[in-house]
Amino acid sequence: MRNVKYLITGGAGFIGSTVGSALLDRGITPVILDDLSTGRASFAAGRPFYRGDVADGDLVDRIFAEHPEIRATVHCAGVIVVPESTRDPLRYYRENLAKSVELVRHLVRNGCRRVLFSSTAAVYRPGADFAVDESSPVDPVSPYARTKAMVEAVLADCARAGELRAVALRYFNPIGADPLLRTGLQLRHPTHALGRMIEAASTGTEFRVTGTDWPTRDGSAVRDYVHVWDLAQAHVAALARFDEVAAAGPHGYTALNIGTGVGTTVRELLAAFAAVTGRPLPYREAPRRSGDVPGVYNRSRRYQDLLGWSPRFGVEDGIRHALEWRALDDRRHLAAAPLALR
Ligand SMILES: NC(=O)c1ccc[n+]([C@@H]2O[C@H](COP(=O)([O-])OP(=O)(O)OC[C@H]3O[C@@H](n4cnc5c(N)ncnc54)[C@H](O)[C@@H]3O)[C@@H](O)[C@H]2O)c1
Ligand SMILES: O=c1ccn([C@@H]2O[C@H](COP(=O)(O)OP(=O)(O)O[C@H]3O[C@H](CO)[C@@H](O)[C@H](O)[C@H]3O)[C@@H](O)[C@H]2O)c(=O)[nH]1
Repeated sequence: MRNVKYLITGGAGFIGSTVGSALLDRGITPVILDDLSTGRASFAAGRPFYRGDVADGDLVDRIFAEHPEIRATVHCAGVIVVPESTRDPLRYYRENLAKSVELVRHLVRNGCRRVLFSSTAAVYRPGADFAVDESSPVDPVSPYARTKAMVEAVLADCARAGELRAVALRYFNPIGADPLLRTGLQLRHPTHALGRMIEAASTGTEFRVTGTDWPTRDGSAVRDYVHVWDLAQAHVAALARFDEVAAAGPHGYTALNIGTGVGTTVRELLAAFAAVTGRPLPYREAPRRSGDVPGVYNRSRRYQDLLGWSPRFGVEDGIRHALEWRALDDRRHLAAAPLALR
């Protein structure tokens, strides 16, 4: 049998690179397409790597000519910062929506008719208890989340037209790193809550709790923090039984929540961070960020039946692995810096 391969767009980024490692562990080859706008070239080392844009049809044609064994595409590439999307929505519609439409056209032209899409729990407008399942209303608050809901709609329409089969994984908030520390969060200045905590701890600055007047148990926002290694395993499971999973939804399109079912407030995340590091992190209260929702966490277990997958790691594991990765990355960064800057 020929070697099984999957194309991963955004495969040099945080989530795509972790999915790549999880596939490699099973002897499956990830083929990476990434423009390195936020990704890191070293995350694609040892993997077939094409540097370029997902909307570049010639490049996609070349990838399929050189890797005809590609069975499906995992589409992770995109821009991902919620508050940035409220300031510059056009960039988000272009990068996430317009380019996804182009990519899908190129995939179909090349006979790749299976797409696993990185969607987000931010597509939901949660109710008062913040718990959502796949039948909850899709009504995004931010332009970023709207681009994701729109790509889902594009994929659902293409599936209905018989062009392809698609599965959208609606991730909750990924944290952590590959436990073997092959990859982790590559951004030196991340914008998300745990990344900011780690940066604050390492630079001796205060963490800012952005939003302390939400209608939650302590006023800070609730999220469902899912370990990125668990998330990667969910992708492997979805790819292994792709046609079955896609067929579980209407006309060959299925959307699936990938979260732990545990809601954690920002203040609780701070407490867990202190428990892992052994010292409290100084913080101050700050206004809400634009585009934020008060809370969202998963209440669906559909993934169990469809993927045979469940999360294994908890929030503290995610914090620990993220800290281990960051310490390793800092050491490498320092070693690579010119002597004068060390
Ligand atoms: N990190 C999260 O909290 C989160 C949560 C839910 C969903 N998602 C989705 O998961 C996906 C991956 O997120 P991530 O956290 O790994 O982000 P990331 O920034 O680490 O990875 C995105 C990757 O896509 C690449 N890229 C961006 N635009 C591209 C283009 N036009 N052509 C080719 N490559 C391009 C970047 O260089 C980067 O390597 C995104 O689609 C994001 O919306 C992320
Ligand atoms: O320095 C910070 C950063 C964040 N927060 C708060 O923490 C909560 C979570 O924010 P963040 O970690 O940025 O996650 P989200 O805004 O939920 O967005 C992430 O999670 C979504 C899925 O829920 C993904 O789709 C997005 O790409 C990803 O950025 C929000 O209330 C933020 O205001 C702080 O209090 N201080």
